[in-house]
Amino acid sequence: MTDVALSPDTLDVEFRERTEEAAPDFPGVHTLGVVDHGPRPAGPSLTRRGVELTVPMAAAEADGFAEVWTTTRPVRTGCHRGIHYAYDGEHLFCAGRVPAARSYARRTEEAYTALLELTGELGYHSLFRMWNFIGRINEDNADRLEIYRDFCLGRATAFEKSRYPLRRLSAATGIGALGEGISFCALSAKSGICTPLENPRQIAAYHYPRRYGPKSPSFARATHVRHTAAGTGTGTAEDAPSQDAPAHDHRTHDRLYVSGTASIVGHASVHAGRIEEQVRTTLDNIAGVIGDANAAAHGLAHGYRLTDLYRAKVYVRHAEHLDAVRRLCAEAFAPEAEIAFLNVDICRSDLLVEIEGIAR
Ligand SMILES: C=C(O[C@@H]1C=C(C(=O)O)C=C[C@H]1O)C(=O)O
Repeated sequence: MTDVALSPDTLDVEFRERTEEAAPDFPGVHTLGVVDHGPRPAGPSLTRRGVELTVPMAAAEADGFAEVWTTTRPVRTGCHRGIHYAYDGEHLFCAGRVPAARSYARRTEEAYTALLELTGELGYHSLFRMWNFIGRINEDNADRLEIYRDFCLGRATAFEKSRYPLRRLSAATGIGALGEGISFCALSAKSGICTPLENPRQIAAYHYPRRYGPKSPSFARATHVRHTAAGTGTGTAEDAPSQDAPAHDHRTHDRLYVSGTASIVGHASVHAGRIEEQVRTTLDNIAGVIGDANAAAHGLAHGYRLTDLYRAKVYVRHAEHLDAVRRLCAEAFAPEAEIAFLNVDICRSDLLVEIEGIAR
């Protein structure tokens, strides 16, 4: 721990109590963004904690937690067409919200187009992680299209029109939220080296067949990021505003951001109605995407094991399955891993559980 405190990673994330002040734990740590998992949606807004977004994911005030993204570099903030953002010269955290509507595709397209414009204009070209918190995810919109599919249509259209190559899509989560409307946030890097990974056990989500909706989901199974502290010389004075950042700081650290993963093999959901089997298949899928063989196939120096996941979020559709899921996760992950459990819906109505995480 001392080691970490003396040399904090450039970008880091931790789970905190919702009520806890996100004051820096030690000098030189700044907050880029806070994703507050609470009972009601709020924001995004700009505060002294960077961008704050409250996503409605917890049934009661006491059940929630805050995911806090910190950086060792000073932070600047701004807003572009409804997308609130904070950046540190190397990482960009941004968030937006599409309010309750009769259908979501057009507004989602507008919001993602604004997000992609922003990453381009600020020069944070490498999206490496996206989250989408979707109210009434398995219900139909006013045109009888499932809201998840409605959302996927708008998001895919934004990527297509922005000529974003499918093979550069990043890790993502598209998960149910309480209430209505869609909240989203994303992280993008300036000079960090980002490698999207696919899973040999699964068809790329962006190639799912048409039966799952008019446009396939736009995401990769994981993104490996070699984070750099000070960039590689592409940062300008304007967006490297740091008097207190070390002048020649070329530290790097690697992270593997794993997408929300469920009991899907090929493109099909498997083990409908069976929670334990779904958890095991989900864990096998994660092990497959992060493991040595798949890492090597993507040109990475080494892979990871389930015990290398140090933060994970586990989404469970039915509250009565929580105990079983907790038990299976405790068996699979390292004892010191921080794992948050949320009782929300999943993108396909036959999926009971979904797990995402970060490995180091
Ligand atoms: C579970 C899956 O997809 C979910 C939906 C995602 C999205 O639409 O962004 C990303 C990951 C998962 O949260 C899957 O297709 O395997």
